[in-house]
Amino acid sequence: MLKIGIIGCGFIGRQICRAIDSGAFNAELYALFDSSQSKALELAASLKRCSPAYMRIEELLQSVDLVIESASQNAVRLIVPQALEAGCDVMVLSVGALADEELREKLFRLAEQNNCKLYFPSGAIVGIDGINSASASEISSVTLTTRKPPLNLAGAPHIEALGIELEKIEKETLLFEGPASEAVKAFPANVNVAATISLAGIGFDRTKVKVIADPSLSRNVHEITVEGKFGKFFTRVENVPSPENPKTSYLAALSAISTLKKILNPVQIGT
Ligand SMILES: NC(=O)C1=CN([C@@H]2O[C@H](COP(=O)(O)OP(=O)(O)OC[C@H]3O[C@@H](n4cnc5c(N)ncnc54)[C@H](O)[C@@H]3O)[C@@H](O)[C@H]2O)C=CC1
Ligand SMILES: O=C([O-])CC(=O)C(=O)O
Repeated sequence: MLKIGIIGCGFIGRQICRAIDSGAFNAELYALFDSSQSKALELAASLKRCSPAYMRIEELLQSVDLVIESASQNAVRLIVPQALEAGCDVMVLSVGALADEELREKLFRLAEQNNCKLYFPSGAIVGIDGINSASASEISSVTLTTRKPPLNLAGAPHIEALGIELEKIEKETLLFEGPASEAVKAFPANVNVAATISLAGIGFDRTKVKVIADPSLSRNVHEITVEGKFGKFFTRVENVPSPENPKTSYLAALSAISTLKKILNPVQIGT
């Protein structure tokens, strides 16, 4: 049975653990790790069927088949290379870390050398299937427009660097416009989706991103427009934010659970 280790026991990590704990998967939730040990222990204690152990990273990587990173871009930089070197398959949620070309090439090389799979779930967006299909031919442009309630953008480096007072925003306000390579650094906990789109499509420099704070919203909205030889498509998702971490949309956790289902299932549907 596939042994799973979760790195990061916040909103997404918890949702994945609960899904495995429901008995829906032929997989064993074997180990947890979080820089806050108490968070991981609390999560383990809340489960009914599974009893994952809290392990040091080195021990976890020697014990599991699949590592699911649901922690932070920093965790991707520090832990994912070690996980691939240890021969683990890895699912990455903090995809924005891959805007760093050196890290991206290192992870892809390590995955190949160690015969491991790297999975990037669609996350909080819809349309990755279409971008994957379109990229079998030529794509000419990809644009992501992300709209969030202002306070869901709190703590982002871009907001802090410019001293933007989010609570004073009274109407729809464009806060950022630029390539995905800059967007994921400016908003590391808000537009990981821009990185996933870049990986699937035309890369971090050609993928254009707008981040808008909109006080009229209660949901996180992502719109994608893609043009290429296939024609043109537009997707829009209005995501319910997690009550525990409103920066993160519920759909992102569901997409990790769905990716796990795809990994375990012999029948594959969709691109
Ligand atoms: N791919 C996508 O579409 C999306 C990706 N995300 C990203 O997924 C990740 C998880 O999201 P949430 O569960 O909402 O976050 P969260 O903030 O609720 O939980 C993150 C957990 O990871 C732990 N953590 C952080 N850095 C760590 C490290 N270096 N080592 C071990 N533990 C560490 C924290 O203590 C916390 O318990 C975040 O990086 C977030 O930005 C979020 C939404 C969509
Ligand atoms: O959950 C969302 O709406 C998107 C998000 O935070 C991210 O891509 O980092």
